[in-house]
Amino acid sequence: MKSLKILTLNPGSTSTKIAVYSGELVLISETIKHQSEELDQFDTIFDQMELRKHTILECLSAANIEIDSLDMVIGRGGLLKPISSGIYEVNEDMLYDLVHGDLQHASNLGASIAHEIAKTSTKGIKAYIADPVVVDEMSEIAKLTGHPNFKRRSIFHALNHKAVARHYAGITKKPYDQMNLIIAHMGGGVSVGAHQNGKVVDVNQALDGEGPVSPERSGSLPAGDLIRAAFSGKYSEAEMLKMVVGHGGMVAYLGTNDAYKIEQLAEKGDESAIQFYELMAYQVSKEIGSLATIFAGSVDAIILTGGLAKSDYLVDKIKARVSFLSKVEVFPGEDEMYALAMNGIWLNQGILQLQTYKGRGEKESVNG
Ligand SMILES: Nc1ncnc2c1ncn2[C@@H]1O[C@H](COP(=O)(O)OP(=O)(O)OP(=O)(O)O)[C@@H](O)[C@H]1O
Ligand SMILES: CCCC(=O)O
Repeated sequence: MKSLKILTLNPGSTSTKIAVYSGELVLISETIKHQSEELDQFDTIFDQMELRKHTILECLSAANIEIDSLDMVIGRGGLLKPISSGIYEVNEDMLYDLVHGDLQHASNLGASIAHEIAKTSTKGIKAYIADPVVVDEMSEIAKLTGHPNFKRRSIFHALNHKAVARHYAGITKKPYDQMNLIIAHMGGGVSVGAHQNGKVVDVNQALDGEGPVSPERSGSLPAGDLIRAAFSGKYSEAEMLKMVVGHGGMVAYLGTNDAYKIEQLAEKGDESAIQFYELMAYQVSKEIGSLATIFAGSVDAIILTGGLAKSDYLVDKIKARVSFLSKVEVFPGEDEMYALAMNGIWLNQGILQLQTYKGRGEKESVNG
């Protein structure tokens, strides 16, 4: 049988990743970095669309890959309404909600660019998204907060969480839906999720909400102090939001989102760098420990993944704190492009059922 040829694309805050697969085999894989000056000229995420699409088309053309040779296009999904894990065909509701939603993130461009590219194929190929950041499998109790006006939202690195969980299930030959896993994705943002029998029943809102500190995000902040700062007259709304995501965490403490650079300083004895790594390890460990209560301590494995899981320095500090709970497995980096391609392959093989996104309309505001 002929292998499926799949274009996968992943617009991130500082880069656009593109890969073309023939079945599971990668034909091309590129990460195009966007300098902040390049992106700063645009007011909204959607204003970046032409630039990003052009970048992708140039990559395809440089590799002599015709759009007509593709069988499907799969983009990383964005901030849609909460949906189940799986693969979705891009539709009008989805395109509408991505433009009109209350939160913006570069991944909102994934569906639109995939759709635009698929449209130009004379073969009538389709565009899809898979496991977007809004995959919501949270238990009802996990969504409640201490005030009825505020509900917690499931926004996390669902694509990598699910891919790593299935990969681990494959290695251990134990079905994903029969395990209790705690997975910590540690990248530009950090999400720590409790996977109970194949569902992420609790996870910190990793975009601008809560959880451990990360290279560019503050994670949870003291609510009262945050409100007082917001009303102090010192900051605009945009500045306050930047404090939480973009200019929080390591950027706020040390002026960079490059954890690798900070780790090298820490290893040379730099006190501020050491303190920041201690803080990250402490907060990620504490999050893992708190999720262990969901399973009453019965955890099959704790899995560390994302770019920061390449750091033995950080991984060892976390292991030292959480190993008493369960074994700790490390899957450094992320392979979101491969995960996207696999979703397409599983769809084609009938292992996954195609889901339909139903949305449209203004999102309810997060809170209040
Ligand atoms: N070997 C390493 N040691 C320490 N830190 C590393 C190493 N390699 C990458 N990192 C750090 O990992 C972070 C980026 O991780 P990753 O690539 O998973 O994030 P991202 O894709 O930009 O964001 P996100 O995962 O939130 O979508 C950066 O801070 C980078 O410096
Ligand atoms: C959790 C939102 C997605 C991301 O940080 O990449």
